[in-house]
Amino acid sequence: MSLQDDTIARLLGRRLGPGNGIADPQIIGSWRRCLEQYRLDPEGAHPRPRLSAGELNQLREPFDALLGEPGPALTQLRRAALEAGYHLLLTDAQGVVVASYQAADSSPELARKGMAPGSVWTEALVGTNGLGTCLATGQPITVYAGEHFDAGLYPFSCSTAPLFAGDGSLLGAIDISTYAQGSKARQQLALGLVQQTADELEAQLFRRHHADRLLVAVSNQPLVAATGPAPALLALDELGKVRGLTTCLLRLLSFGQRQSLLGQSVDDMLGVAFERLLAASRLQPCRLGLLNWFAWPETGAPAPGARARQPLVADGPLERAAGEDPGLLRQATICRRMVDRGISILVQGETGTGKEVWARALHDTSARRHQPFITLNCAAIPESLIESELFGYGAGSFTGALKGGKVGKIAASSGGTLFLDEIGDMPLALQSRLLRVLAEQEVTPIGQIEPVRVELNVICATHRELSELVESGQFREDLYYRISALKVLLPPLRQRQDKAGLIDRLLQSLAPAHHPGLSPAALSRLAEYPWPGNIRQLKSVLQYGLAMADEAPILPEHLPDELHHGIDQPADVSTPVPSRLAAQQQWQERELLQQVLEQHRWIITQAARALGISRATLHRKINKHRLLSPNKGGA
Ligand SMILES: Nc1ncnc2c1ncn2[C@@H]1O[C@H](COP(=O)(O)OP(=O)(O)OP(=O)(O)O)[C@@H](O)[C@H]1O
Repeated sequence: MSLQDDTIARLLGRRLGPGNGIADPQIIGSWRRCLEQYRLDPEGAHPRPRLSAGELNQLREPFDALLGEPGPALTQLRRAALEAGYHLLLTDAQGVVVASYQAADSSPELARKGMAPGSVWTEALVGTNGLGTCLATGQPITVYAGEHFDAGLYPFSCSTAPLFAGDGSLLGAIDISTYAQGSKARQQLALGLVQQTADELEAQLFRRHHADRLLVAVSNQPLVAATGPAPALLALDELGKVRGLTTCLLRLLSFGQRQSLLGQSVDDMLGVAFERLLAASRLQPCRLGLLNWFAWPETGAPAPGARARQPLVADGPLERAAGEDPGLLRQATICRRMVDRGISILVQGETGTGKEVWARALHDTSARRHQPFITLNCAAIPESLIESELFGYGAGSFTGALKGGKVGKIAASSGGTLFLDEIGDMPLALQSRLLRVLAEQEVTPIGQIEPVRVELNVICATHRELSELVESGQFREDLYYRISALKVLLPPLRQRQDKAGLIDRLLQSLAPAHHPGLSPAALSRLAEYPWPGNIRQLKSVLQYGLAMADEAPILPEHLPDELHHGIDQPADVSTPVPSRLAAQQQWQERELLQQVLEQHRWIITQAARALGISRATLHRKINKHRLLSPNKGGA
């Protein structure tokens, strides 16, 4: 310790009084910077400038992802801090407060002391302080009472942790401050809490930044990475090279500088072959997924004979479609295993249960996800057009054909995925042709002789019971077996176990961020309703409710009339009663309209032609069903 450090330590000892141990070297280092580098006077006044609202708005942008939709980490810290009388601050890397949350009973003095958004807390301006010193060192710190350089800050204790962006750069700092009471040691808990939150926020940004990489969650305790928020993360590219790692992981494995680790192979870093990681995770390279890996912090190297734990694949497109429904999550796991193994998948479920969403999720999970995903709804277009849509035709093949010919959906989807919705509605003659295409992997456009080679992956969906259609001779048995090696059954909405969560997620995606949501009475009405139109119906009911309620919470009276009938019916009825049958027919018409309108991007002329009705009739039906165009917010 230099003479200067010794003097500072003694000064701090006097300021802090007995019971506060030996002066913290981090604090001494900061004081030295204040005296030597910034030439601050401990007895002087240290102005705290404040940025204008306009300047602040620009600085807030990188925090939008965290503040716009605060995740559980920030929400929990906020709640815990405010309940315990702390003031929570978030600054950018330059020490400018971008968000400030004050406990209702916290001192107005704290606000005057520069807690308001726009206040600047650099060490160079204010001297040793939680935020400024944390940002200067990149280390978590508690600055307690007299450790503050500025005498005006003596009454306070500030615990601060640095916050890193998804690419590992310093984004800012997060701080909780309160009155200094008792001893500094009592602030350990606050520092731990703030550090944990910073880790979780970093993990949130890291996942977003490395959205298309293989993420490995590392833990030194089996199962922790699988169940917890998994802040110790490693991002690998398709060759198994390290492209990013979180601060929590650096700490866990006692690694040094992040920069020097980037580009290393995972083998060098964790002592595990990339192929083994992939085999353990059953993931393809560059697939977003989360693999739980058990690591050994003492040496930074894995123990001999290290074995991968059970993989955890979380938050992929299939899991998002499955929500929190246990049965669907099980099906998601099975689908993930099958999707790249040439196993044909048939998605079944009532109308509006999300068959197309599931098919899209299958495609997005597959190795073909960068190739086209082409859909054909066999029920939505006239039988006579299915053939040309599917197989395409050569130039001048028939009257009414496009001059230059048309590429069929089969050829267009080659290399990617062809999604055949409502396959049960495919005419028998075309079923035979489709079967040939699937078997031979080549297609002959109408009017052509030469077949075109295709690399075809077909996912089919139906709301009908195909085996019954086979029995009644309406569907070819051989095609049925060819397209349904794996059957996925999507439950009707009334049977989903995550109905409340689904309502919440849909509302979040449809409503503006500040919308107050549903009243409890409206929510229970939604929960009780049998939903013949399933998720599609739920979605349009929510859109309708939002439009009716405007900025206010959605009340039962904001819900469409259908929601007020049939509520007395039990929620899970398999035999429809007549009134429900009528409602079902209405909903089927509504769904068909919605689907065709969406397909034709709400171009009325095209949609009316596809439906075989006049534009005026279509307009009447749109009004009757109160269909809302996504562009106009109303039809
Ligand atoms: N898991 C989900 N989360 C959120 N929205 C969903 C989900 N599944 C379906 N939806 C929404 O519900 C509507 C209907 O979905 P989709 O078209 O996939 O159903 P479908 O079963 O294919 O319907 P149909 O049988 O009429 O073709 C769409 O607007 C879709 O965005």
